[in-house]
Amino acid sequence: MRKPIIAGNWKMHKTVAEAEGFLQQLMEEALPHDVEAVICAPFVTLQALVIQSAGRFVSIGAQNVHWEAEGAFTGEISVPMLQSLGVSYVIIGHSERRQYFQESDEMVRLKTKASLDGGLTPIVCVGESLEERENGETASVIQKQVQQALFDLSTHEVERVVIAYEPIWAIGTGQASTAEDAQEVCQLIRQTIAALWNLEVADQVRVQYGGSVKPDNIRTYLDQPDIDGALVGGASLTAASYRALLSAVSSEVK
Ligand SMILES: O=C[C@H](O)COP(=O)(O)O
Repeated sequence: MRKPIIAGNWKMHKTVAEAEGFLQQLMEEALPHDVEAVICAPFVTLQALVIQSAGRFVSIGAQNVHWEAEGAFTGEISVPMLQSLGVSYVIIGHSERRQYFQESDEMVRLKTKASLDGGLTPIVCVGESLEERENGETASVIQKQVQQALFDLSTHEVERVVIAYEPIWAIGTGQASTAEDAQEVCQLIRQTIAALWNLEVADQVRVQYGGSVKPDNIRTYLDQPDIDGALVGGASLTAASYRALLSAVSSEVK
């Protein structure tokens, strides 16, 4: 049984004070136990968030990491650095990083492996552009991205990976994928993993949908058999909206 995972990606939003205010408000009421809540925040806010969330049902993640443990890489942050803060998740290969910072499939692979080696859970992002979708290339693009990111992992490592399917055209546009289309691609992701490893492994991997997910549409995605959660940008920025996402997914009596 795969536990639903709702990860907020704050992108380049929130000062330390704003991040602390969010968490304080979020934790004013108990959080559901049957949904994994993750906040992926800017580096400078991580320490404060980890301390503030200790012992509560919310985990903290970063939005990027370098694959080397240390070295002359000005401006970069390593897995041991994140680990030392108590961070448990890291987003890897978000389309904004692929597009604006030239992250390649090979860099995504290196970052994924380093994160797993260091005990972090990677949320590996894949997704096609509008042009690729219109050219009928969605399946081949997604299969290639998944294969390139994961091919050298052991079965135990693959089981720990979270994959986020984020069609680029749906990110921040309000043009969310239909739940059926998202399911089709998330099923393909699981089949790709099954072909590389086996069905049992593929059955363990959690696959999220991301792209204009809101409290009023999240349930339609989570109702799909191969969608285990969501990676949410805009609608994760206020405590009220993020809580509404968790509540919409939780089966606990409200
Ligand atoms: O990582 C999150 C995604 O890029 C989705 O962003 P969005 O929910 O604002 O469309």
